[in-house]
Amino acid sequence: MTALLDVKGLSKNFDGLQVSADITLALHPGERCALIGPNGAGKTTFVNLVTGVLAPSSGTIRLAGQDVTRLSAQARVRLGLIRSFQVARLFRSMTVHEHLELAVLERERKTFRVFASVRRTPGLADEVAGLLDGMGLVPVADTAVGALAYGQQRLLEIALALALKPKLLILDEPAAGVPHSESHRILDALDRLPADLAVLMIEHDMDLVFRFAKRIVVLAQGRLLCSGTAQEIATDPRVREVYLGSRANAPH
Ligand SMILES: Nc1ncnc2c1ncn2[C@@H]1O[C@H](COP(=O)(O)OP(=O)(O)OP(=O)(O)O)[C@@H](O)[C@H]1O
Repeated sequence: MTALLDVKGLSKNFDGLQVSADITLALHPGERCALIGPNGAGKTTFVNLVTGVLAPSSGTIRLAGQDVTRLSAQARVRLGLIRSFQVARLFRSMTVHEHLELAVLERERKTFRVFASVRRTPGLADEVAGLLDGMGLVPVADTAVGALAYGQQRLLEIALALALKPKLLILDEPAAGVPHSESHRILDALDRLPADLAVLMIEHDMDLVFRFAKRIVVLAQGRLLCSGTAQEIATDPRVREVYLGSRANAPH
């Protein structure tokens, strides 16, 4: 099977400092993968390279067989490479439902129409309803974003990303700011993501990572240290070693 994302030999130097070093990684449709590593390991830099925010010093990035290494971030979005926070420009006074309507209309390039037009377009109205349902946002559909709990905002961000019909969804700390006791709601919503969608998650909440990801990729000092199942990663002494001293909550 052709990999959906095929990264080969990706490196990035900042003024002689190598922050991504020769990273090779492939993701297939439907994969549930997490990228972890201690602070400063190069996770954000890697995602910035993949999404086109940064240009690599060397290496190639292919999406569904197409070389996107030199494409702009916007062109990559159009090809289905969506990062959750890229689309999350939330307006405090707009409701959850209005946000999703706008996102779907934007995708359809129908922003010149008024919001009500979604309701006159059955396919789009159904799509908004499906996004609300999938992310567990039906009870707060008519709530202004400014009044949402943090976890609900995170779920709206994911729903907005899904409105762009991604092939690969990069989730940037989907549980950031969410109380640990509430992170199961994020996991429940992630469990309902479309089966053929590939997901790459960067997250510091190891419970969420271990429960969500079928494969975990560990970065350390810009390099790919290892990858494996939750069980393999949790018991790998190299992983324990890179986390020791740098973080209190090493994978366990
Ligand atoms: N624009 C830049 N110029 C110079 N150095 C940079 C730049 N961006 C990142 N770095 C360095 O690259 C290294 C990797 O940073 P990066 O933010 O990718 O790590 P991270 O794994 O995402 O960390 P965290 O978990 O703390 O967010 C760090 O040492 C950082 O200081």
